[in-house]
Amino acid sequence: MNKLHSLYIGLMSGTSLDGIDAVLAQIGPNGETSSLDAVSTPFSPELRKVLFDLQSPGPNELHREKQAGNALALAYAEAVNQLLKKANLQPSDITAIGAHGQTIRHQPHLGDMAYTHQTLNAALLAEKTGIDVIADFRSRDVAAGGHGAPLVPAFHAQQFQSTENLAILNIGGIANLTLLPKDGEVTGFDCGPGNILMDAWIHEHQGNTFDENGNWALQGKVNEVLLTKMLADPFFIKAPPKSTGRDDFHLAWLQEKMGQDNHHAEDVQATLLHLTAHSAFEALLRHAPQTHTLIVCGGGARNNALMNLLKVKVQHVFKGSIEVTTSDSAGIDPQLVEGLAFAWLAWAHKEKRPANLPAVTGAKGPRILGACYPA
Ligand SMILES: Nc1ncnc2c1ncn2[C@@H]1O[C@H](COP(=O)(O)OP(=O)(O)OP(=O)(O)O)[C@@H](O)[C@H]1O
Ligand SMILES: CC(=O)N[C@H]1[C@@H]2OC[C@@H](O2)[C@@H](O)[C@@H]1O[C@H](C)C(=O)O
Repeated sequence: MNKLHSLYIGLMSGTSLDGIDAVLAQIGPNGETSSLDAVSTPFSPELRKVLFDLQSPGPNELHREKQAGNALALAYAEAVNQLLKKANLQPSDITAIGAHGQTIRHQPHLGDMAYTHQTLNAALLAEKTGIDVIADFRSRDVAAGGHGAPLVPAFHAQQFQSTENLAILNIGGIANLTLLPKDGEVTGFDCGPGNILMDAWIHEHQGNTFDENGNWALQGKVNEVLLTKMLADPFFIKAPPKSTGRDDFHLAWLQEKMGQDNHHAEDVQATLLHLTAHSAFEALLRHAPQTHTLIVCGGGARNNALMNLLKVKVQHVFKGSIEVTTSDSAGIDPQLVEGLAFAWLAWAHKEKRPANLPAVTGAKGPRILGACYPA
């Protein structure tokens, strides 16, 4: 390894609640980042349930939240140890871990009382790994009046430099779009539900955690009335800065839109697939019609039905002027982009570089993100 480069580990567990992506990154003096290795470990059904139950208010939350933070730290430590073993490295080889934690509330609209909470016992993670841990990346941006999300646009700007207009669409639990014009300011915002509602609906009806390749959705027929009702949610036309999460999009939201009408379950799944594709496509159409290439990342990039639908919509309106691809084309596994981003955010913290983009989050200014728990 070049002496000027350092090794960082990024740990991401996102709104899908599917598990942990741990990415080993090599980062250069100007933040040039490349992924060297990775492990992805699913949550145990028990931990997934504990984290899922915390997504909505309930009894004895403080104790349950602290216990979940400990359990998550232990699961993160296990992922780090697996990654170190796989890459044949020692804890002393790693400069720091950037750990996202698990978002269990996101309330950026409360003025001086705004908050966003990513549960994680970062002290326990530092203790168990013997590596400096940087965590709680979003709070400082929120304290500065921002949404604290999305944070990845700054990393996308670093990583996907180009001489043409790019847009990066992350389809995780929530979908977010980063716009990288070839000359102009980087912008970005959450554009709506990604996989979160499709995952919830198939889990409710078939017990699966996700709809592989959208196969179940493809058995149904889109219900245009329901789709129109869902797309009428004010979030979709709200001007950025904007962010969202499980606080806004959940099964009760879907049930409210469905009302008392009878629906075939697979038709609802088909409609949810179209909701994700349509809301992301509309965001692109409204905010970045000059895009040359749309790069899709996040687990949704692995859903063939979703990718095909997006391509059809883009082709229909833009007639070949926008190419749709996945981050594989830039050499990054779509599911690892966010993990890599949190390694980069840890680097930015260590280097005392601000990493939020006020034009994205709405914060009063650039801020150094995260808090350090030394080994
Ligand atoms: N082969 C596949 N077919 C369909 N969907 C898939 C496939 N692979 C992954 N997914 C979807 O991707 C999701 C995981 O995506 P990802 O890990 O990017 O989300 P996340 O990081 O948890 O969310 P966020 O970006 O909102 O924080 C799964 O829950 C599933 O819905
Ligand atoms: C509050 C929160 O956890 N937001 C997540 C979520 O997942 C996707 C989207 O909503 C994005 O805003 C953000 O995550 C990524 C990593 C971000 O901050 O860019």
